[in-house]
This record gives sequence, structure tokens and C-alpha cells, in this order.
Amino acid sequence: MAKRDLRNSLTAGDTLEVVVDNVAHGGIFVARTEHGVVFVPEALPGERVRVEVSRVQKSFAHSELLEVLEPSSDRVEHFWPEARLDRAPEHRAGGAEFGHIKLAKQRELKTQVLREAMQRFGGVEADARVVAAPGDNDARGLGWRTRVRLQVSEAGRQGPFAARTHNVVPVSSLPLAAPSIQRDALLDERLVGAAIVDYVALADGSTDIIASEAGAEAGRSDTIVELVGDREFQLDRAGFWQVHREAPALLTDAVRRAIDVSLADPKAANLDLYGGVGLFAAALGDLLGSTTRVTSVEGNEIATDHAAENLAEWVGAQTATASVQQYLKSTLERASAAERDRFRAATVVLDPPRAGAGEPVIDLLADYAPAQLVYVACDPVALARDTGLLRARGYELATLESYDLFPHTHHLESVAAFRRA
Ligand SMILES: C[S@@+](CC[C@H](N)C(=O)[O-])C[C@H]1O[C@@H](n2cnc3c(N)ncnc32)[C@H](O)[C@@H]1O
Repeated sequence: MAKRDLRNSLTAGDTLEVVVDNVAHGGIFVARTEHGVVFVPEALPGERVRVEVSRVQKSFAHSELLEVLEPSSDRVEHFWPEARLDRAPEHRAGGAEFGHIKLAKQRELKTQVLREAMQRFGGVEADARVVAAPGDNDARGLGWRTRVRLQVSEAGRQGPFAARTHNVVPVSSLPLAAPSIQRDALLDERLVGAAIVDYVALADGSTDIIASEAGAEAGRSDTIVELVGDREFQLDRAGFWQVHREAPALLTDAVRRAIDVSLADPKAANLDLYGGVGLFAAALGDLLGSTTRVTSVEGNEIATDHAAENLAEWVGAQTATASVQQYLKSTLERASAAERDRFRAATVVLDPPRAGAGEPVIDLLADYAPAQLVYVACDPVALARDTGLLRARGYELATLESYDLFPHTHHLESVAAFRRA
């Protein structure tokens, strides 16, 4: 039977009463209606809600939530007053799209999204469960963000965008932010002329405040130091660092656990891809000893400069400023037979951005043919797609752990281990 075209029966601006069926990837929910699939934000499965259609395409429509008519027992009042439903959708603060859901239910929904993605795109039945980071349950999922980026309105007021808009919503509190940011943020000040302001919770308990104009290039700036256990990592104050206060230590442990030490060889051509300032190269080095050979590959030159310092204690550690794809391609092209043996014995950690590694990089990795890969992923669908590609190239998923490192949002972080089948 031909599928119905939603454009024949729905128009932007229509209001509908719908029953929400399920969660989808991206922090949105699905209602199957007489017209077809309607995506609904800020809802929960089982709820009857009133929505306004915002965009109609052939096979689905998007909507904004106006009113909850029959709430789920997992619904709570949003912890952030500026994100509550008593405001019009375009004036609700974005960035905490699961804040209306009990914390335990948020993790259940994330687990479901992860498992469904792994089954659909990765072809594997994963039994991983998204678990809380230490301290988050006691803190009700608040106070974890060590980095907060706010937009600045023309009038100089600060806040996040409302979801799906470029409308700045001024806020009077930042409940997800680390306590030092909550204490130091200049939310009452007018920052006229700035386009964004970044708040960074520093390890010494102070807050770095970086206001930038529109289109400003993030050049080299001051160096800051982060601590993971008693190890120091230096980085640029505006550079990438894992956002949840527990994430660097938790992911370091998870990466170490994911590595099968019986397959790891300190003398192999080990890699830390998308390496940032060398967090996971250090995890590998800690596990395999002071002579570990590992190359941290990162596209940002400022980060690789810091990585070189951070990895100085390992005589076999190197850094390369390059795109991962380019690095793998050129390394494979000029490899001798002996080097190819060191590739095959390697342990490769990769931590790509949200879009995942993607087919060209997975193909090159399969040619590199390391003994094992540890994939740190912030997007379950990208991980699942790359899982499918790796399985097609002879790797099997050995372990999968998943963490709720972004409470009150739909995001989650996973650490997957793949071994050559
Ligand atoms: C999710 S971060 C991980 C950084 C590091 N592993 C950590 O945990 O601190 C991804 C990193 O990949 C870098 N990156 C993004 N695309 C890249 C590419 N195509 N080639 C090399 N590096 C890339 C970014 O600059 C960023 O530092």
C-alpha cells in the first residue's frame, strides 16, 4: 500500500491531539497519527498531548508541544524555570530537553535508543545499559557541566537558544553547570557586542569567562591545567575537554577496561585517533607501561602541541597534527612489511566527533587491521553505523559500556571494544 503523503492533510500551524508512542534518536518522541508520523519534543511515551505542527514533509511532520493532556507518571516539573511548558516553545530554554523526565526514566530511554540503533544499524543485540556517573543521582543530575556556552542576544542578555531556533532565551540560573560556574556566571550583566560567552570551571575552583564576537577565530590562548586522578593535562582554555566533571576519569577507566591486555603490544603501532590533548593515549600508556609506542592523531594543532607535553613521560609517544583519514591513508601507503606487522599488532583508540568515524576512515582502519579497537562515541547512531561497517570488515563487538554523561539531555557516551574476528 502506498504511504500517505502528510502534506495532503497537514499544514504548519495546525493543532492536533496525539498520543505519543515512542522515543526516537535526537531527544524527540514519535506519535503515529491518522496522518502519519508526527515528531513531538518534550513529551513521554504514553502521553496524550496537544501540539502545533511546525514543519510538514512527505513522510513525517515536526511539531511543538503546547499542552500535556494526560501526563506520564515519569513526568516531573522541569528543573529549569525558563524551560517549562508555561512558556511559548520559542521562549523555552534549550539544552535540557529531558529535564521534564525522572532521571531513571531518562536512562531507560537512552538505553532503548542505544540498543535499537545497535540492532538496526550495527546488526548486533547489545545488552548495554546507560548508567549514571558517580554522584549524579545524589545531585539529581545537576551541577555536572564544567563547560557552558551561552549565546548573547542583541541586547547583551545571555542564555541558550530555544530548541530548533536561533532565539536567545535569557536565563537567571544555570542548574546543569558546575557549582563554580553557577557562583561566578555574569547572568545579570549585559554583554553588548559579544555573540557567545563560554564559562569554564577550572580545576582550582575558579571560573574562566571567555566572551567572543561573532565569527571570532579561536586562536591560541592561555594554557589551563586539568587533573585526572593525580595526572595533569594542559590544554588551551578554549580547547576541547570532556564536559562532565567525572568524564575524563570515568572514560579513562572505561577505555582501560575495554582493552584486552592479552592482545595489546606496547611495541605495536598503537594509535589514539581524534586524540585531543592525549587523554586516551595516556590511558593506553598507563596500562602498557613507560615504553608504550602510541601516536595521538588530532586535527587541531594547538591541541597536539599540548598533547606532546602531556605525553612526554612516554618515550614512545608521538603526536601528529592531521585529519585522521589523511594520516591513515599516508601511513598505509608508505608502510613497509615490518610496519604492517606493527599495525596488525596495534591497539587503536578512537574518539571521533558526533558524526562518527564514517566509512572512509573505517575502511582505512580495516586496512590497518589492528588487533583491537576501542571506540569512544558520543552518538549512538553514529557508533551503530560504524559498528555495522566494522563487522562487515571482519571485526566483532566484544564489549559495550554506556554512561549518562549528559543528564537531562538526550546525549549519552559509549565505549565499545572491537576485536579482529
Ligand atoms: C570528541 S573529541 C575527543 C578528544 C579526546 N579524545 C578527549 O577525550 O579529550 C574529538 C577530537 O577530534 C578532533 N577532530 C575532529 N575531526 C577530526 C578529524 N577529521 N581528524 C582529526 N581530528 C579531528 C577534534 O578537534 C577533537 O579534539
